Amino acid sequence: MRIGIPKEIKVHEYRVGLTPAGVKLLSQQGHVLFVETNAGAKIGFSDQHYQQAGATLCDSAVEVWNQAEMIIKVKEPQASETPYLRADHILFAYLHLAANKPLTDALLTSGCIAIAYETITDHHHRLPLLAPMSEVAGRMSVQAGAHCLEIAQQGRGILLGGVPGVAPGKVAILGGGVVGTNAAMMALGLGADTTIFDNSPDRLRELDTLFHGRLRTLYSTPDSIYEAVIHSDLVIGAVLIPGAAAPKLVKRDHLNHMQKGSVLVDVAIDQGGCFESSHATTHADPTFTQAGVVHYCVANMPGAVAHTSTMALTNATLPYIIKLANNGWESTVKQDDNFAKGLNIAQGKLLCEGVAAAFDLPLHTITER
Ligand SMILES: NC(=O)C1=CN([C@@H]2O[C@H](COP(=O)(O)OP(=O)(O)OC[C@H]3O[C@@H](n4cnc5c(N)ncnc54)[C@H](O)[C@@H]3O)[C@@H](O)[C@H]2O)C=CC1
Ligand SMILES: CC(=O)C(=O)O
Ligand SMILES: [Mg+2]
Repeated sequence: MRIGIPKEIKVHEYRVGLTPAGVKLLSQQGHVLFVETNAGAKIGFSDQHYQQAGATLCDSAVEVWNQAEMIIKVKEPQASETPYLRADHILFAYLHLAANKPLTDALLTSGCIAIAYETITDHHHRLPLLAPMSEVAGRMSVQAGAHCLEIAQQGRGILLGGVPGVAPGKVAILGGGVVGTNAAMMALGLGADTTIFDNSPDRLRELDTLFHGRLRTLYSTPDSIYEAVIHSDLVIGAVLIPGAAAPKLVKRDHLNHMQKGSVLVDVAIDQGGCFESSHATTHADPTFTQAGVVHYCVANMPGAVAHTSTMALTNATLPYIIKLANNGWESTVKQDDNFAKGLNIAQGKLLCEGVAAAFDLPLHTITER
């Protein structure tokens, strides 16, 4: 198959869809790879590395999109990229469509096959292609939150770990999945007073065992979350209903009852965010303050540590890319129900329940396509 890897163009996004090692494995299996020049320049993957791995370099994005049957990307196509999409393209990337109606419309109109990393499942109902970036973002969320708590960043001047004789900061983590668990590891590692919320009692049991009782676990209800939010220094939003818009767990009015200079880090922003007051920000301008509360809502957090993130992403995606390239999309999704969950849009039909619900659009099944 002819596979294209354009350079990412989202603000401060330095990840690449495949490492040179991934390109090498695919080209050894007879696939033809087109990589845009400078795609990995910022993270030490030079054009020469990609060439040595067997790729053909393209000077422009349009050339990559024109040459390829399958496009491997990290982030969802930006507005300037969607005109390149053709009906015979397979697009394999993070898409987060439930938070993005214009992109949903563009993908439907293009007639392409759009497969989202973040809705592919495994046999344990987990999300194996979201997990590596959730590990990164979960770990970063505490780092970002700790920085925002500094007074120069409009924070309330709290050191999360405290010092002997002074209490540590209070951290509340909403959602105990991959992001939440990794955030808890970092917050506890710093010595913060840490509480995690989930609406799955089984997940709370697992977390209690995993952290040997060092992590406070609480069942998520509107009241328990309100109580925690108004007393916390740092609140991390990490809930997910796969494919769907994030539930708004913290209402705009809650901000008026929070301590001035406390911080909200909304990792779930790529699915629309779980704080009513959130809107997506960029690494160039990551925060804004509302009612005295600092909001950090960067939708591509792992892009800031793009070297680590690109390696972790390729580790997870490569077996899936190889399957698609060797077998084509139709036979892949027919043979593998978990892979089929990734198919959000095919030939003008919407196939993801959460996206259909978010925009009140008709939902189709693969068989009726
Ligand atoms: N901003 C960024 O750069 C990045 C954002 N993300 C996003 O972070 C979010 C979380 O991802 P993961 O941790 O991988 O998902 P996950 O599926 O592993 O965990 C989500 C957790 O939320 C819980 N949950 C659902 N509804 C809840 C509620 N009402 N109250 C409390 N808990 C609830 C679930 O039971 C589950 O344990 C996703 O939206 C993901 O796309 C992930 C990576 C990077
Ligand atoms: C998961 C995601 O959206 C990201 O890594 O940017
Ligand atoms: Mg994102």
